[in-house]
Amino acid sequence: MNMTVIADVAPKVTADPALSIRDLDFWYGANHALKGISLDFPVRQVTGMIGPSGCGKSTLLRVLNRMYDLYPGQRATGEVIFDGRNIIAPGVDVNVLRSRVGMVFQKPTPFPMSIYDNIAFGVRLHERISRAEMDQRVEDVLRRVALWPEVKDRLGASAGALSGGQQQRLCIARTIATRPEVILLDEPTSALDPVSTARIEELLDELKREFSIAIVTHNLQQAARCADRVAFFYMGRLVEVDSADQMFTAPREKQTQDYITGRFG
Ligand SMILES: Nc1ncnc2c1ncn2[C@@H]1O[C@H](COP(=O)(O)OP(=O)(O)OP(=O)(O)O)[C@@H](O)[C@H]1O
Repeated sequence: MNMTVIADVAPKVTADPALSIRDLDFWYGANHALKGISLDFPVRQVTGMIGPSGCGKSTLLRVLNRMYDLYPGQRATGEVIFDGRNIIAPGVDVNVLRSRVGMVFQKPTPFPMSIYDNIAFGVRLHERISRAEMDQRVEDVLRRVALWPEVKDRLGASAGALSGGQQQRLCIARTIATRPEVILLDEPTSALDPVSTARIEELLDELKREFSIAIVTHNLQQAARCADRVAFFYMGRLVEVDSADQMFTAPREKQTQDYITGRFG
């Protein structure tokens, strides 16, 4: 486990899940986008987040690694406990946090640099390792995302020359290269073709042996295939969370049932 300290001032409490949200509220200025969310993300499980457009799924992911920090007028209250500390409290080193709670976006966003440097860049920010160790790290993560055979002879080439699916796998490789505990994925396959989507889904199954994963998806089949637990959101509130089996066969709430049967959203 990466032992870098993310905060010295927030009080230490005990937490078993990888991430634990308690009574979270979030505002974009006057827009109250998340209301009283409490949700645990169990260790080495995939938690799927579903719900109609605008219900707050992406906002919740942005809170979990403090992406909103850069924007004045956006604020969160409540607690997000990670490694025993409330990461939305003041005093958290967000750069360290983001290396431990990594984010993969909807659109593949490789840096405008080589395939090798896309991975080495984030590692260099947080660790001093030799060139040989870096070479090994790059190879390891590219193997993990099944990209190594396709790129091993052109590591110095621009990442922008890769296909969309390859770029997204590179972005996942870049995220796991800093050895995070948690990976957040915001609709990671919505810009990809079915074959690339299937490869990313297989990859998630593999990655959850080591990482705790939160994935936002509009694709209910994807949530059913990939997630161990599924959380359904509606208008800024968490309606219910349960095992994927339970959610897709016998949800407790009528709103969930209406959504998964396609009555709205
Ligand atoms: N930058 C912003 N400024 C103001 N309001 C915002 C901003 N981003 C999102 N919102 C609002 O916050 C609410 C939640 O949006 P969010 O993008 O989290 O929903 P979502 O469930 O991820 O939607 P989608 O499935 O369409 O991506 C919506 O009412 C949205 O209009």
